[in-house]
Amino acid sequence: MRGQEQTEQELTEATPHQGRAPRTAHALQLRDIWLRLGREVILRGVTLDVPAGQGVTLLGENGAGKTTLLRLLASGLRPTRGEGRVLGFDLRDGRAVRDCIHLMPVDAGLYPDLTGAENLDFALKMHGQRGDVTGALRRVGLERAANRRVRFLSAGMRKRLALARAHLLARPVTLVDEPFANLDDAGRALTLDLLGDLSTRGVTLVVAAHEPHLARQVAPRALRLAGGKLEEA
Ligand SMILES: Nc1ncnc2c1ncn2[C@@H]1O[C@H](COP(=O)(O)OP(=O)(O)OP(=O)(O)O)[C@@H](O)[C@H]1O
Repeated sequence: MRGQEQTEQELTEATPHQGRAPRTAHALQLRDIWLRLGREVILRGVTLDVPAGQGVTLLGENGAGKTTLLRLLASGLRPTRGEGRVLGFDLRDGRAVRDCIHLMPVDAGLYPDLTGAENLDFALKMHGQRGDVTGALRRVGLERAANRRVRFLSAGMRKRLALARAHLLARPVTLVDEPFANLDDAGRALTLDLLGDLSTRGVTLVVAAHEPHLARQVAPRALRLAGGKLEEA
């Protein structure tokens, strides 16, 4: 059991920053995070340290709170209690956190009225990045979707497009929610390939999945959410 004193000291060390990431060996740090949504308490004292570059598979039954935890890490939800840091940035500093993180949501989170290529272009622009959009579409077998609006793509094709986007952005912390859902065998192999590539490049991956045998190939450390608590699996 880690002492509260040590915990606070670690967080304090990473406190000051003037626009730059504080120096920290941890990509993710959560301390006694509680989160209530409506009447339900979803997270009950979650504490977590993820070293930079480590891959984490997040397991848990339907409704356990995996998506909620990912949203919190991406600063899309504020903890009711407790504190956390992403690459040293306080979770409350939403802008700084969103700048170094990418969340691939379970529904892919694409713009339905933009084409496949436009979605990727837009994501790159939002992060001030450049990238090979044509090559990314080719890599996921979606060359023909380049000029098709996303609303006309199948669920699996959207998932492939969202993976292409995550791979193209390669943010230092990449959170992926159910990356294997809606995919055929080739799509699952492709997902492993792309996520594995990100991991090799030093990206810290958190993969929420119901397929531990797949997810752990690219994110070996497994954690399980149950009853609002997070434990090593
Ligand atoms: N906006 C919200 N308001 C209130 N409760 C919510 C909200 N979003 C999610 N919840 C609740 O939070 C709990 C956790 O949901 P979450 O989607 O995080 O689970 P999950 O582990 O990702 O589940 P699954 O494996 O089914 O995707 C559920 O009980 C859900 O009903």
